[in-house]
Amino acid sequence: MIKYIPGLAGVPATESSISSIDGKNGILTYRGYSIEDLVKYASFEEVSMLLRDGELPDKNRLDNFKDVLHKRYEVKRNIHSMMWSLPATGHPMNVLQTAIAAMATFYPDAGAQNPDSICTQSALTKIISNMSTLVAMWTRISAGYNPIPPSKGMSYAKNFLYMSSGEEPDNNIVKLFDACLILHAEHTINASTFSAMVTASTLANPFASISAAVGTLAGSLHGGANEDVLKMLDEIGNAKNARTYIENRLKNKQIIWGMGHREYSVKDPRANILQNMIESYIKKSNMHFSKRFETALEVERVCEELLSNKGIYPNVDFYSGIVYAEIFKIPQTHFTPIFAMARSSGWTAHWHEQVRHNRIFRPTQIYTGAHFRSYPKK
Ligand SMILES: CC(=O)SCCNC(=O)CCNC(=O)[C@H](O)C(C)(C)COP(=O)(O)OP(=O)(O)OC[C@H]1O[C@@H](n2cnc3c(N)ncnc32)[C@H](O)[C@@H]1OP(=O)(O)O
Ligand SMILES: O=C([O-])CC(=O)C(=O)O
Repeated sequence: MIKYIPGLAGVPATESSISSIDGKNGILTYRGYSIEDLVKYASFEEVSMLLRDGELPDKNRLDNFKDVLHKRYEVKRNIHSMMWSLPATGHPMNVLQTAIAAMATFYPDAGAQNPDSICTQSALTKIISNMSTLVAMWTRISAGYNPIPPSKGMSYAKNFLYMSSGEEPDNNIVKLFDACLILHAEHTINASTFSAMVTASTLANPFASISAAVGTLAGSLHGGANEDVLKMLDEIGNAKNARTYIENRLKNKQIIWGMGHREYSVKDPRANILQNMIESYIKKSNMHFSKRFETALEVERVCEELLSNKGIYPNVDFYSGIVYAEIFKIPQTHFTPIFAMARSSGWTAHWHEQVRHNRIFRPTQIYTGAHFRSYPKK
């Protein structure tokens, strides 16, 4: 008898050597390297190569990859014009998904049948590069300004901040933003990666797969939760209101944004790193904890009391929005697109792994409808 498992919880749907999670002990590794070490010692570019190739690059290969990423920042003119034709109020995730899907029209030869061809490999790098340009461009275009072209010699993290604001960011800020990108780059077979893999398994092109992943990441139960967390914290207003707010939500069977994870029964290691990041930034800048951050700390305390029996703790989305808003001054609608930018390195690595060992995803179902009904005769 086939057993239906809602949400495929605990059902292995692939074999992968890209990343691994120990959810009981809060450990995340990319290709065997701990996330803590990667954040401390590596750059986002290095991590992207690690995810793609399985090994850390030497200096020459890394420099070459940075150069290639830089050459691929340019967004096609037609896609640029298309972005001006979209409503300025459009959510950046919808714009990003549309633009990535549209890129396929320029690369008809990039495909799953030739995963190692120069054309396909260059399309995969183009996706990682263009993610950053597209998100930064929409910040400008949606406000009625012309995009700022990329600047040669800047890292991926620095260039994104530069293209978004027009100002060259301080190196300490760049290091923190780079760490955020590393933390979001990969997370085994999560919903958006699975979505990319299902699309890839039909031998669809990489742009179709990654645009499907962007659409999937946007949902509130997945990457979109980082935006909902900020809305929730602002709705709570201050730490004193947190307990009543959380208790009311739980009484009404509503979820708490940024809490809980299918894979972790302890606090997500990335939430610890992000929380430490904002605490040490505030300390170094001689500032006080903001009302929002105090509220978040109190929400975490109350949730620990009320939800830890279910293994519900902060996930990566809980503190990331506060970090983006308070350290980098990034608007809320851009939180999930930044997640997508970072995750494009994981998605493209999985796309490649999938098509090289491909079998189409085609699960089965348990039919619960009616059988053999007679069509009513008139
Ligand atoms: C990058 C990311 O995608 S990280 C996740 C981002 N998403 C969020 O932050 C949204 C809030 N969290 C959630 O909705 C869930 O925890 C998910 C979607 C992340 C995981 O869902 P699942 O693994 O299917 O857990 P499920 O929904 O079965 O929850 C198990 C139990 O914990 C409860 N629970 C899970 N998350 C929460 C939460 N955030 N708030 C309150 N209760 C929760 C459920 O109500 C359920 O309780 P029950 O057993 O009494 O019915
Ligand atoms: O793994 C998941 O289910 C969600 C995810 O992408 C992450 O936490 O980064």
